Amino acid sequence: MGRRVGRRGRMGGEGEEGFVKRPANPAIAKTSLCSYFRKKGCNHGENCKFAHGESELQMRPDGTWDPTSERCKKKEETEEGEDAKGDESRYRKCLVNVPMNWSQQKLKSFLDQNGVRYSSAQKRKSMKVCFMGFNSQEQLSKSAEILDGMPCGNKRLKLADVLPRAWEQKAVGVTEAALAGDKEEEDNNDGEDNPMVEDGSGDENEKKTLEPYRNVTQVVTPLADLSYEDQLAKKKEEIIQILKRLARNIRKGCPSGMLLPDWLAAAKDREGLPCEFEGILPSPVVEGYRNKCEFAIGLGPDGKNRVVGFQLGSFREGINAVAEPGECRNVSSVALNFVAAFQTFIRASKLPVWNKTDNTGFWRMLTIREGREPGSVDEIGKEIAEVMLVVQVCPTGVPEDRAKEEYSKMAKALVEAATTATPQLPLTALLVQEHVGVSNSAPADCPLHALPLPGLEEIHNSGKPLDEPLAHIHDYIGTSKFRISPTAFFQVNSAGAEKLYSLAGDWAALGPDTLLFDVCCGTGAIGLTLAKRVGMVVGIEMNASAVADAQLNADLNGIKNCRFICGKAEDVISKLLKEYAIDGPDEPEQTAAPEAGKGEEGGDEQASPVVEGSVKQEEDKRPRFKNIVAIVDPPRVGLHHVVLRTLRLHKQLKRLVYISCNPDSLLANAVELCMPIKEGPVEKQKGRGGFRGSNLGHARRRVKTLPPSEPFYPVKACAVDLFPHTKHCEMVMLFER
Ligand SMILES: C[S@@+](CC[C@H](N)C(=O)[O-])C[C@H]1O[C@@H](n2cnc3c(N)ncnc32)[C@H](O)[C@@H]1O
Repeated sequence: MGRRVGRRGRMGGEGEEGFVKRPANPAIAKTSLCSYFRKKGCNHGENCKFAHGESELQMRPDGTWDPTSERCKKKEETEEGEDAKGDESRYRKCLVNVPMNWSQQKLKSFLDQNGVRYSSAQKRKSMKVCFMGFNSQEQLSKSAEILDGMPCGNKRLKLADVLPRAWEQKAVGVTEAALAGDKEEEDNNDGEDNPMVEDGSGDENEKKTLEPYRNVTQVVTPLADLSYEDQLAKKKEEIIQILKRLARNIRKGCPSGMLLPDWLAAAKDREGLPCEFEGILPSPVVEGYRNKCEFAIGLGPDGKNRVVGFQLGSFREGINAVAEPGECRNVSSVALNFVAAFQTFIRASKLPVWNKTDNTGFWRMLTIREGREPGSVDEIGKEIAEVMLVVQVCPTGVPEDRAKEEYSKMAKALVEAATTATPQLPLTALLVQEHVGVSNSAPADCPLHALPLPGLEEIHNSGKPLDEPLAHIHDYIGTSKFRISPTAFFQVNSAGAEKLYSLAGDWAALGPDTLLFDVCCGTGAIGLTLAKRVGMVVGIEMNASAVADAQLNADLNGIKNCRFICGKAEDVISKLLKEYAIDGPDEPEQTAAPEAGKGEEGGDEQASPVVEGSVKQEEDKRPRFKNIVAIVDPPRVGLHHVVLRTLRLHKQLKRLVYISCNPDSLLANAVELCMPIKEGPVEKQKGRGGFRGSNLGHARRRVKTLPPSEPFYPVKACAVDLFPHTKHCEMVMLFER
């Protein structure tokens, strides 16, 4: 581990969701040519995710060009001329347009039935590209004759070249499947799932010199080389551009013949900004601030040694190697110590580590969550007082006894590491999460088992043994105490979160007659920190254990005026507004379409649309409010359109504070809240109708289906830097009407 482990504490925590463009996404970066544009023209115009012509085409994050582009062909010709590929790669091809739901087995039987001879054929479900190897030029030519242009499903197959990429092939465990870079791979892309990993664009020169990997700090903390002031200036400039995009997009969608709303007309006097921008608030803690880190378990860049750390890029980029996190400035020294101890244990374990290429292995991921001592944000030296370790494993094929034996060895090793360190490391809870899915991001209802921590439990229970091992930790926002369960969301920089929530509270202009809707409330952090300033808080959250935490957190802090509802916001918000508001909305109550979660069965706690009981019985006693304010803090995808519609159509809701970790969804949601609507017949919603445009495009289309309603307007915006050294930050925006 490269970094010296210093005094405990002084470390803090990035929202699951960071605030950054996603250039690693090839669609957004226009790294593929638009096939509609090429054939008969594309009506998505500038909203199209794909490049309209070679001039718009950008290089893929891995340094290659769209295989169908002129650039790629030219590159290939040059490489062929140099005969750099070697025989083997010359007989390798990729077969395009294979049905995505085909397994490798299905592909092989298809090839056999059609008399195709080959040496290897690799296919993964959810990819429309498979990789084939041939023994000779003759075998390849015959296969090409059969396969090229052959109808398959509603498409025609195409045998295309595979582009070897030396810098990747030097790397370990990279299969050609990873080279596909297809959109369909997105679900498996941990680089994007894990906000610790930044974009995969990398540095061009580096690839040219065939460097196999970027450095871990370039991946996880790409701004770390800049001074903190320069980091803030860079983020501020990016947010200005995002805000300008918001104004441009709403102007673009304004119905023709309608006067621009005042705020939009005034944007030109603010250099294109839709509202006042108050700049960026720095994080009170800059080093080791993360209170939650997810460490991959895999092989290091040498392909031999087991490493616990960060993946050096996304699987889609073909990068599978894991690097130690020692140089990453956002990770606390306590976490680094646990990572080192766990790595030593993993290296000695006989069970295999997870291999993303074939989705096999036992040890998958280590999540470290930390809770700090209470205190205000000015006290930056807060000690880490509690630590929860969650080890994700894939139990497939490992007998239960064998796994249990390994768990108790692991607990012993970690307890030893905690108690022998100087100073001792806090260790409060150790859990195992069993997850068999392909992506490391497990659903919230994945089985979790808390393990005993021999020798430490008495410490957590005033000298007495615990009845059950602990399965949570506590952290503080200011002086409010929060219990946090393993799958519950909590802002990863708790000192920064205090600033964020306080700003949101100030802008919400709260008072004793206010009903505050805390939409997507997690463990109740926003509502509970603001509860004293309002008449009542209603929190909505779909993760059942986070809701249980929120209820308990109200008790922990002696707060009585909060109610937390477990359900998807889109399923419950309309009913709740009706219950508490003096006037109802203009429209009949709306809930989300079934596919959006309502009525989903199978015990998935995330999908539960159930409103907390006793709604009916107490209906008459419920207080009713005239002054309703919503603070929304949605996940990366933003708010569901039913929530946006309900908020917009509810006349009593005059003020809305939006906390965002993703500029793209904030922009799209702001369009639905702020776009003016022309009086007249309402367009019928036609579903997606084959429309594959951007989120913004969808938002603009959806606005046209709203009944006439007063739009919100953006009043002011401010960023709060919760993630120093990364490109991410949180953004707060106030909307009023
Ligand atoms: C960015 S977190 C914010 C949590 C909380 N406001 C905080 O600051 O700690 C987003 C939360 O929304 C929840 N969530 C995601 N989709 C939801 C939905 N459709 N309805 C309700 N909650 C949802 C997630 O479980 C997560 O707890």
